[in-house]
Amino acid sequence: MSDLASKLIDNLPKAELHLHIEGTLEPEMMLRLAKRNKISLPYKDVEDVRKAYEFDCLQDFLDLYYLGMSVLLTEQDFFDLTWAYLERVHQDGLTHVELFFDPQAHTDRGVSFETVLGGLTSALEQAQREMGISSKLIMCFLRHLPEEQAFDALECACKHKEHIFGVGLDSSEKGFPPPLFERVFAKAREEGFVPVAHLGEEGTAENVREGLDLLKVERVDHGNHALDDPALTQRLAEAQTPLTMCPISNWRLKGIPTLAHSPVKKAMDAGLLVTVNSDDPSYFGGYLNDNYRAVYEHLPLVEKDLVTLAQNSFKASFLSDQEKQIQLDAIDAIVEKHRHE
Ligand SMILES: Nc1ncnc2[nH]cnc12
Ligand SMILES: [Zn+2]
Repeated sequence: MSDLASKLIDNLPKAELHLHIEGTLEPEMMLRLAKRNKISLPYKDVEDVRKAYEFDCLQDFLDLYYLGMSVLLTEQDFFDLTWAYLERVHQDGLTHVELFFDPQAHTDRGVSFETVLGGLTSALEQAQREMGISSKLIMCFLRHLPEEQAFDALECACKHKEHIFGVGLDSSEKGFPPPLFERVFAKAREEGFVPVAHLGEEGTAENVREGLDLLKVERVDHGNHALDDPALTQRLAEAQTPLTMCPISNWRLKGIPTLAHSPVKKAMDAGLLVTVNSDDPSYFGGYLNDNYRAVYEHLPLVEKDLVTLAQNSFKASFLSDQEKQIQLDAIDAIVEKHRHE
């Protein structure tokens, strides 16, 4: 990799828009919390955990993801988890994050919504104060669970609107299409939450279309299979509906055979507002900058494309126009600095 590319990746301000906080649970912390909370896991050490992280599809990963998060019980656990992620990505030049959390995966185990939210928000507020990282929280509905449980989660969220910006939809995409969640998304929008959803990760272009038409999503998480459909691709390009793509995740879940098959470049060439993100970095072995490096090394991208991806991360965010401009100006300043080195 060129020296300039490497410096740009390290130093450009960037936003992460597709990040599941539960997917940042590193094996070391998982084992530490298991001990602290007296939870038994089927792993004897860190190496054993990492060895288990071989996935053939999304569901393989989800099974271990839900198992791993069973060690999270107290507000302090959720704080520690979130703080560790923020400290890690601060080193990557991250200045803004819009992060997903899965409350149903915790309330189902008897952990209260407030315990989860309390730990997350204190870490996020501390990161704003001490590291200058801004953030928004997006609460995801688990699509493999019934609509009724999604409504329960929404009712909890309505009591904490000052801390929750949007709603999302994640978990198993196959067999759980958008129409199942049309009503809960309508209610969530009515309550003022901004809608996004995982669409076209393992599901088809039709899922993406239904997400736009029925759930009225403002951003598409993944969206890889939208590119199978030229009319849909054109629609996304014209509306500049952002796609939050996750190259290393796609590769590790066998959505693509190699990183060279990542659709990031194809989507950029089609005029889409594409962003690069890590999804579940601890499970897939790569944080934000690792994903930037992966696309730069495996796709025919040039240095300028790295700048475009960093700019896109803010353009696609839910920051105000004024906040976006501050970040875009900071990117210009870094580009200018490196041009003169
Ligand atoms: N990549 C992903 N797809 C669907 N649900 C998820 N939950 C956490 N990561 C996910
Ligand atoms: Zn995801």
